[in-house]
Amino acid sequence: MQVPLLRLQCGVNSYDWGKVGASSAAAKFASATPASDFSIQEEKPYAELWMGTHPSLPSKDVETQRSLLDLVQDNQALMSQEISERYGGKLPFLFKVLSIRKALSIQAHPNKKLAEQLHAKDPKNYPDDNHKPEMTIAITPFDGLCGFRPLAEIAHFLSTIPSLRKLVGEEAASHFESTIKGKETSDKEDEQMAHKEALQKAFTQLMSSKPEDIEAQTPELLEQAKSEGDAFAGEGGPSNSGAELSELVQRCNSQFPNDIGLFVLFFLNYVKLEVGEAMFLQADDIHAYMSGDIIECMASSDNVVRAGFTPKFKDVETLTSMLTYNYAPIEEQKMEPKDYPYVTLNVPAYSSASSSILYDPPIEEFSVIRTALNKPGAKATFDGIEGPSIILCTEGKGTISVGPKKAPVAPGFVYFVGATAECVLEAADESFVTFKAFCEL
Ligand SMILES: NNC(=O)[C@@H](O)[C@H](O)[C@H](O)COP(=O)(O)O
Ligand SMILES: [Zn+2]
Repeated sequence: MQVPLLRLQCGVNSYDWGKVGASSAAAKFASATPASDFSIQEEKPYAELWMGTHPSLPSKDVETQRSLLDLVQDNQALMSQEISERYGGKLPFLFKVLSIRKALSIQAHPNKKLAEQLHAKDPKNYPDDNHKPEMTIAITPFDGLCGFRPLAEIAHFLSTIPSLRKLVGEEAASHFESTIKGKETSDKEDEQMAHKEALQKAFTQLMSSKPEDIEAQTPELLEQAKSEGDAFAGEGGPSNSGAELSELVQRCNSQFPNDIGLFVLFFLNYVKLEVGEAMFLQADDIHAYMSGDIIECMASSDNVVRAGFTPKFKDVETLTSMLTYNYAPIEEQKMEPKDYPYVTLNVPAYSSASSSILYDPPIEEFSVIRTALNKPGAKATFDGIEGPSIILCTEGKGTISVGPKKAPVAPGFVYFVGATAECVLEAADESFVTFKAFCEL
């Protein structure tokens, strides 16, 4: 059988929020692999590099120019029989690089049952029937919105931002306040249910605001943000400073003027990730990414339910009814990377710390290992696993070996490694960073 090591040619899309030209990591990485139909246009935004078998932007084997989907369906051993059968011959995960210049939509991804309903009803806007839990790892500093804030923070903003309260409406705002008062951190199930119901009522009111009402309230919000500075919104509340929120409101308004998203900022956690930090989003968790370059891995789906910060199709009714309305401090959303026992680092003595860390979300479709080799000659040996892997290099040069086959690796190079194959990465540079997405049952 052919050595299960394939160099992939991956597609990049041009959503409006992508970074422009060669400043986009997605474009830079895509251009690292020869492709007759791709060259970077300096004025064009490049948002996402897709690595996988999803039909919206399928990856190809450079050598044969056949799609990865064809290859893994022709030879089930490449993914392993069990995974191939369980996932209908498709790769269980979709691996991406996002390069974000301005806010992505306020969105959530449907759970499996809802995805099947949406796809059946509206295949144009919901292109497949799969759920899309996703994990994000920062490769530059990143910021975004993720999950509902702790309840006391939302109440704080409802009492310090009059324009927000007006759009939520007095009835829903005071119902929310009276429901949670004195029990904001209760862990009693019945109280938490009541909290989520009051949160859903207030959030749905906000999201159902008429465009003319949003337009009427935005100047007051901007005026308060600009004039109060540090003191904005009662000095920002426990998680963010007034200055930070003031900058955020003004930045978002410059990107999406008079958008309901400006008010959603006060319902959702504003989170910053440093390089190497990660967070995981279950299906039905609300989020909106705002800036930075990230690695993303997700179940293989392109289903996005949007409600703000976007020119694309919005489905407010579906979004406000599908959400989990989980609320928690952002620290609970961040992932704790772990050591990964199935990789051996052999590093020349006295070299600065090379590392290999595992990001392992609570779902079976994927995990990701970030490996940084910091000395020429340093090696990482990955034991063969009963499942497929895709390896992307984001920094430095080196080589990849599977059996007798040895191939070059540089930023943007993407390789598929088949099941059971042991794979060795060797650094040729001081800093050689790769990400390996894989599925093993
Ligand atoms: N959170 N990240 C994702 O879900 C990405 O994989 C999606 O492809 C983008 O969110 C799509 O965003 P727009 O619909 O263009 O606003
Ligand atoms: Zn998303």
